[in-house]
Amino acid sequence: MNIQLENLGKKFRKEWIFRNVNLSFEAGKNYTFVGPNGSGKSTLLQVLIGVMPHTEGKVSYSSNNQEVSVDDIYKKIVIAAPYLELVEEFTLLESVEFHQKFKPFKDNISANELIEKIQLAPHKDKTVKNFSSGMKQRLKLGLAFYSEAPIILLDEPTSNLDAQGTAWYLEQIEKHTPDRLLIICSNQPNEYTFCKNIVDIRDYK
Ligand SMILES: Nc1ncnc2c1ncn2[C@@H]1O[C@H](COP(=O)(O)OP(=O)(O)OP(=O)(O)O)[C@@H](O)[C@H]1O
Repeated sequence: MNIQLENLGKKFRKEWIFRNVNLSFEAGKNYTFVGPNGSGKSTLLQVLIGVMPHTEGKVSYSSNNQEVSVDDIYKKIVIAAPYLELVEEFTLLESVEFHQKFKPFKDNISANELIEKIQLAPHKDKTVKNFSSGMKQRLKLGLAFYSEAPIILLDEPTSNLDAQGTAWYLEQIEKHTPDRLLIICSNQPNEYTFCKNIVDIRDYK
């Protein structure tokens, strides 16, 4: 999957958040959006996947040189972001089974196997609302890494993770992203040291 941005701009009321963005994102590569708080990283991410309208320019998607409609793009994407909430009333097992109905897991692993892999097995029957913020983040990341989707988007991926959680995140990046298009939004250099393509939002003001 490739994503192409041509003269893309987004304005809230009278304020341009970014303008004249001409970038392409290619399968098998990773990219990080950087910039200070409020600079527009999350806004660019949401415009890029079609969940937020843009003000000017064009976003297009293609797979093997065939155009993909914005209406079909959600099937190709998994996203872990602070503003995407989990269903708090579900247990961990119910959350994973619910997600699996919409997005199958890689290698056809079961919900129980995924829970083992994200190291949350002792909490299988615990309600998500009683999870710590770090456990919720590990669940969001686990669902993204293990889902069968060619595009993986991670907004502030290590927020609320401890040192062991951050090390786990970096291992999952190595294991699960080489063949996918990975885009990260980050303020933490240690979560994208491996990334070769850095997009600074301040270059598009
Ligand atoms: N729905 C909205 N309506 C009006 N302004 C908005 C809206 N969403 C975001 N903004 C504004 O757009 C700007 C960019 O916000 P955005 O969340 O994209 O920044 P960010 O770089 O991801 O920040 P952070 O590092 O704090 O997560 C901010 O000034 C914000 O107030």
